[in-house]
Amino acid sequence: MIEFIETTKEFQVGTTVVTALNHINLTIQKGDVFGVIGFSGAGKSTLIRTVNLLEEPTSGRVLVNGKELTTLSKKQLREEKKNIGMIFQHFNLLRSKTVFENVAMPLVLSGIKKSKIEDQVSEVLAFVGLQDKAERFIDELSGGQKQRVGIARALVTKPTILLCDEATSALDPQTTKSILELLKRVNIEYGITILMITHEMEVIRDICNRVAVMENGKVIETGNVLEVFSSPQEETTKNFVQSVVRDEIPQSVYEQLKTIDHSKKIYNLKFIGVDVGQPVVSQVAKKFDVDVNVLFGNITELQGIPFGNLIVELVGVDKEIEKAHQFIRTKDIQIEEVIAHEGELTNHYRRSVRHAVHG
Ligand SMILES: Nc1ncnc2c1ncn2[C@@H]1O[C@H](COP(=O)(O)OP(=O)(O)OP(=O)(O)O)[C@@H](O)[C@H]1O
Repeated sequence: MIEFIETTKEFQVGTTVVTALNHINLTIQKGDVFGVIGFSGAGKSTLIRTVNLLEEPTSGRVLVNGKELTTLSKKQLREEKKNIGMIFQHFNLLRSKTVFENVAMPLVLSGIKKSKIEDQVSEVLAFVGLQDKAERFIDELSGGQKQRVGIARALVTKPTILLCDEATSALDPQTTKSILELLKRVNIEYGITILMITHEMEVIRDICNRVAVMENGKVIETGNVLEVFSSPQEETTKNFVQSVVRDEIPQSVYEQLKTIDHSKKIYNLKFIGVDVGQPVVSQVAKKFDVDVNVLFGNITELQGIPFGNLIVELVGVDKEIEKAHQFIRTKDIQIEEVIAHEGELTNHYRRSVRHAVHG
């Protein structure tokens, strides 16, 4: 549906050349909500702007529904652009016009009949929940309402693709949630493919099914959101994932390890796409002669699938702990023993280890 093939974009700044996009290869499939994340200056805006030719690639190609827009005539290009809606961080609305007039603008510019314009505008305003605000001016609206107007304007030409350029970055967390929910409906109810750029991993977690991470004009990692969140490969990706899924083991858990007690073991149970509702913990306690203490838990949801970890202490004899361990594995839950490494040990613990080892 959208294909970047060796897409490169250079900007001449004085005597230097800035490479904003460096041989990007990426495919966004029909129906995706595809998120591109990266720090400021990574090249995200330039990338999204090449899709509707707000920026023309210096070399390489961008195919939209199989067509390379740079090869089309002006008339063909105008038609193709109706297929691509776009929303912006700062909304880009006309303040001197009403909500209705803003949303109607793309249709007026295409010379559509007035009665048809009224029908189409009413339909999209109802979809974004602003039918009662049609005659209001933009300045009378909240940030979230302005972005709803932006979404309605983008939808009014019935596009197949929606580009979102940091669409929630200017909004508070609650409003961000409601706009993301609306975008999800755009994807599901209208079947529109969404390409969004963001620097917030929460946005990726909440609505994307696929993600690409950009750095210095390159895509450094890409994949299904669940895969990338559960096993990020690159340092930058790990940092983004950590910003929303804090799965590092808290210091308090390492403190527990100070007591050298061989009847206790601490495990990190990782739930990736398994039903965390299943009573694994209570089953372990019932089936085996072990006590289970939950020390820490952090379960979130990715595309409706539970994801996260639970740190538990198993207390019992080795044989029973081993049986419990095996049982948990059969539940498709990743389980690993928590063992403190040098850096995580306090001086006190290091001393007690030395005593234990050296008698
Ligand atoms: N019109 C331009 N002229 C010159 N350099 C540009 C232009 N647009 C972008 N750049 C440069 O290209 C690089 C990528 O910028 P881009 O805006 O695409 O990154 P970004 O990831 O979207 O960052 P931000 O979130 O800060 O916008 C940066 O070094 C930027 O300075």
